[in-house]
Amino acid sequence: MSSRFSISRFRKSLCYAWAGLKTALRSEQNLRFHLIATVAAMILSFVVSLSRVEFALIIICIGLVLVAELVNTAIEKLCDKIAPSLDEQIKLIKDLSAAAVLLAAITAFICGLIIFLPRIFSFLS
Ligand SMILES: Nc1ncnc2c1ncn2[C@@H]1O[C@H](COP(=O)(O)OP(=O)(O)OP(=O)(O)O)[C@@H](O)[C@H]1O
Repeated sequence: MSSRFSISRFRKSLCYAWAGLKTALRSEQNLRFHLIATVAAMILSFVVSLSRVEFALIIICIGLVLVAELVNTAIEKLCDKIAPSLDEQIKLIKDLSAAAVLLAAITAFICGLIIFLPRIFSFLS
């Protein structure tokens, strides 16, 4: 494969990634939940007027959770393909992958509390 940059190859890669995102959104309930939480966080960010740095941190947290969820979905699909029946190793892999999502979500939740709570209090007072 050529190492030179090609616009058409880059465009194809974007199309594949977009198709993956659409498929995941259609089939993964957790991802849809995270997307709704993303929209809510965006709206709240504008309502309480976050600073640029605070807003950037919220975007990083959202990205962290969505990326973790997508990688978890990919790992689950791969596991189901290579080992459709019950298997101890597959259980461990899936549990680890789910733990990564949980950790990302807890991190984002704590950051959200640290950033939003003082803003919400001063907005309400
Ligand atoms: N082939 C398997 N062998 C052993 N344990 C499994 C296997 N598949 C799933 N499990 C166990 O069931 C849990 C849930 O797996 P599953 O693939 O249903 O994920 P999920 O989080 O419910 O995903 P989704 O709701 O997106 O399908 C895993 O974390 C694992 O503990």
